[in-house]
Amino acid sequence: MSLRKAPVPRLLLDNVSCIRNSQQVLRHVNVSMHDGGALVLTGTNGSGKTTFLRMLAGFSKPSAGQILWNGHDVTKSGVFHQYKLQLNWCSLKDAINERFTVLENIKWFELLEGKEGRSLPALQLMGLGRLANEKSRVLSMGQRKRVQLARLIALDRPIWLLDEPSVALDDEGVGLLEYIIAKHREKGGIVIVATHLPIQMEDAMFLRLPPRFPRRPTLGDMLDRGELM
Ligand SMILES: Nc1ncnc2c1ncn2[C@@H]1O[C@H](COP(=O)(O)OP(=O)(O)OP(=O)(O)O)[C@@H](O)[C@H]1O
Repeated sequence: MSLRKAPVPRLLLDNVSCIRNSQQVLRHVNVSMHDGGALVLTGTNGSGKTTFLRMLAGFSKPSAGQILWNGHDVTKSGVFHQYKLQLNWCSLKDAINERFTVLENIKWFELLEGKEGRSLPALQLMGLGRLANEKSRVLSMGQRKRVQLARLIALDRPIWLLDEPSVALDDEGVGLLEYIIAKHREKGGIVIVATHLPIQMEDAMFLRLPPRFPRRPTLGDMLDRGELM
């Protein structure tokens, strides 16, 4: 009989809580992710989805609990140095330099990574090949989002943290987003998405964050309960 140890999760949130502005935003979150895994964060406005992603990206630290990458606490400086190189972040702020061409906006990041040759194919995949040499200021909202997605593919880092990645995308764009997520996971990549909109991801885990403040009763609730009779 062989007794093989279960593999250490690539990413583990162990009883993690987070405080922002003296307010408890996340409470006792437990998540375990292996290569190829996907997690979808949902919840009402202000429930802490962006806070969750920002904490994973190292912008803030858990107030309790630990985030472990390959079993190591990512808040330790030696570990964080390696961990942050695994991350690719797509937020509502698009980090597009208006003065650069569309292609340069991806190439710049690719060159910083010491990589080359992936930017144009990534743009073409996202349907923006013909705009490659245009100044980025001509881009529409959805096109800007597509540039961000092309950047994800060109940089090709293992852990994707995506905050509302489908906002401003048309149906074809959402299809492309779903496609690149599926391909990334096939290669063993991990994807964590905060979203209010449905995004198809096979076998994804779902984490619905509870509302931070209980909803105030509406007029409809009060009528239903006969409180206004
Ligand atoms: N920079 C900040 N400083 C202090 N508190 C913040 C900051 N950003 C957000 N918060 C607070 O943290 C809580 C969670 O915000 P967060 O942005 O994580 O929610 P969310 O679930 O992503 O919301 P939405 O669906 O509206 O994008 C909110 O109550 C918010 O006021």
